[in-house]
Amino acid sequence: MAAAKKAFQIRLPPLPSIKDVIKLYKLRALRELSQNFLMEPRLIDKIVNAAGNIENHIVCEVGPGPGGITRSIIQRGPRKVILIEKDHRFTPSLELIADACKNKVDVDIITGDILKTNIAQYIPEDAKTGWLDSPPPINLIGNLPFSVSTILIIRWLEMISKQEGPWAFGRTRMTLTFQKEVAERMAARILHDQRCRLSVMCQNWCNVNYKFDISGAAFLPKPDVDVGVVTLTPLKQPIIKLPFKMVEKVVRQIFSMRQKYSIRGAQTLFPEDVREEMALRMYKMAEIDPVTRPFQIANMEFARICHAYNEIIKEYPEFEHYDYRAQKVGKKVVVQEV
Ligand SMILES: C[S@@+](CC[C@H](N)C(=O)[O-])C[C@H]1O[C@@H](n2cnc3c(N)ncnc32)[C@H](O)[C@@H]1O
Repeated sequence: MAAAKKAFQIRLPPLPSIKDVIKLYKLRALRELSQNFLMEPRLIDKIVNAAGNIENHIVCEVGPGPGGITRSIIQRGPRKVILIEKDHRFTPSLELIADACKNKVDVDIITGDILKTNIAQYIPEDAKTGWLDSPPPINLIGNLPFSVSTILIIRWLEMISKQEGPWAFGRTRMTLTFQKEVAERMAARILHDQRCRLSVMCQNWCNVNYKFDISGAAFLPKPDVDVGVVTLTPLKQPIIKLPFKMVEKVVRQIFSMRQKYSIRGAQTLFPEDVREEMALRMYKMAEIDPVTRPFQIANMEFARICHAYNEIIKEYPEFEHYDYRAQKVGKKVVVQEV
């Protein structure tokens, strides 16, 4: 009720049509910034609804562009909106929105790169909750630029693992769009044909919920792929309770030979002369069958493998910094990265 009242009082400037956007800013949607605009109000609302109740929440939107999603967020009566947009040509239209909500919703417009922005500095301290409490009234929302979405989620997972940035305030939730294939990988469970490093990493630190798809045809300009909307809620406890970099290394190497027996990838964690012996020892300690393929390994089993690896490097600290990829620089070895 309060949200409806608050929204009713805010008269937002209408969302310009894409023709207007192009005319107004004399821009063509920039490919390098992955600018694919969503102008259909029903779909915009569907993304924002996927975030749940955001009334009185602090909402950080990544890449607002001309502000379609921003308008929908504001209509739900948030306490504060933080907008991070790299393309300065959108600043005037975002300022119009901020002006329209003056004294009702606090709007911060940051013209900058999400990969270089410290979001936490814009979040009020009083929004903080404990890690084991319900998630704080903070949401990260974004129709993410494809060019940064995977790197951003990996970076955010590392921050979640350390409870840093927006996760220093508690288990901050995310509602984000990805290329459909990436969204499927993030949510892929054991035995799924899209199961990969990203699935294990995302599901180790978050509850991943694949909400729905949006056809590429709904965007302007139309991307070559469809889009998947995903919500992520950090878990109270990760499944693999080890440092992010170690988990990432073990999981990456095991998936580096996706179609082979997983022990083949696991061997690349160790120098050539001890490779077979150490990998076998690690699998024995973890009680994993060496002929299991990577996509057949559950996160609990990855936990046992990572802990066994941790035990081995306690005994042989020199293996910790062994980097198979660095050894192969200059040689023609194709390591499949997923
Ligand atoms: C897919 S568009 C979404 C635009 C708008 N939110 C919508 O849904 O129509 C991605 C937006 O992110 C912006 N962007 C691209 N790279 C960025 C970065 N590194 N940091 C912040 N914004 C970025 C683009 O300029 C663009 O406005």
